Amino acid sequence: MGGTFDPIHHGHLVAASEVQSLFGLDEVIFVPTGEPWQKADKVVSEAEHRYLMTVVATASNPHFLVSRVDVDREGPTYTIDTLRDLRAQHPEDELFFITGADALAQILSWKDVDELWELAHFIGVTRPGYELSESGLPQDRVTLQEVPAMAISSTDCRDRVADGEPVWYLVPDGVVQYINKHHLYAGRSAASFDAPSAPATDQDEESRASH
Ligand SMILES: Nc1ncnc2c1ncn2[C@@H]1O[C@H](COP(=O)(O)OP(=O)(O)OP(=O)(O)O)[C@@H](O)[C@H]1O
Ligand SMILES: O=C(O)c1ccc[n+]([C@@H]2O[C@H](COP(=O)([O-])O)[C@@H](O)[C@H]2O)c1
Repeated sequence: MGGTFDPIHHGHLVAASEVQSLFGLDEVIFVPTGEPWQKADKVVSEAEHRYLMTVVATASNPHFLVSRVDVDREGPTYTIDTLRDLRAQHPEDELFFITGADALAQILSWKDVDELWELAHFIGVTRPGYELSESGLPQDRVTLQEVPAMAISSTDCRDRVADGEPVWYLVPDGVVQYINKHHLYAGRSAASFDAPSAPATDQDEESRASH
């Protein structure tokens, strides 16, 4: 399951758990993005923070792992590279790529989309507020799956922290504590997400928090 995970929340975790169980997957590998190019107009937290929050959130589940392939690769993150790297690491395994309804709706805009279908089977999961559709997608390479509805988004979690509202029970406890410890999202307003020039750093966060 690829994602920006800024922060990882229970919508991600419930979807992954449900697909793991229903499809009998040995492992779900969470792959935080390095540079999510389709979010270039947003402030995105440092990859290392997003990676560590994902580790904290998944540590207790024996089926969940986290991969650094996208965090460690320089440049924009493309799923074609993610899947090639995972294929090289797991040559004997069948790969599935879990994606929410909103991301699935954008998939035709992804790099080298025609080659993606050969590298993994895509599982599109339901997400409140988005229509889940396989229209225009190869039906033998995509499966749609209903999962428990969790009306949670990372955007809403960031905005809540910025507004001083709680994110308890929207994200795992350890992620709440990680956000507090590193002062992530503090001092941001929804408007401040527009047109940044570079990914945010700890220093940026502290500087924003002090204003
Ligand atoms: N509540 C949810 N239910 C099901 N799938 C979800 C949910 N939230 C995110 N996903 C899926 O998880 C993957 C990673 O999502 P991402 O990390 O971008 O989270 P997000 O909540 O959509 O973030 P943002 O609000 O910053 O865009 C995507 O495929 C997305 O569709
Ligand atoms: O390959 C692409 O061009 C591409 C474009 C946008 C998103 N993705 C992938 O889709 C997943 C969810 O991305 P996001 O931006 O919704 O967090 C994540 O694994 C991204 O790398 C991939």
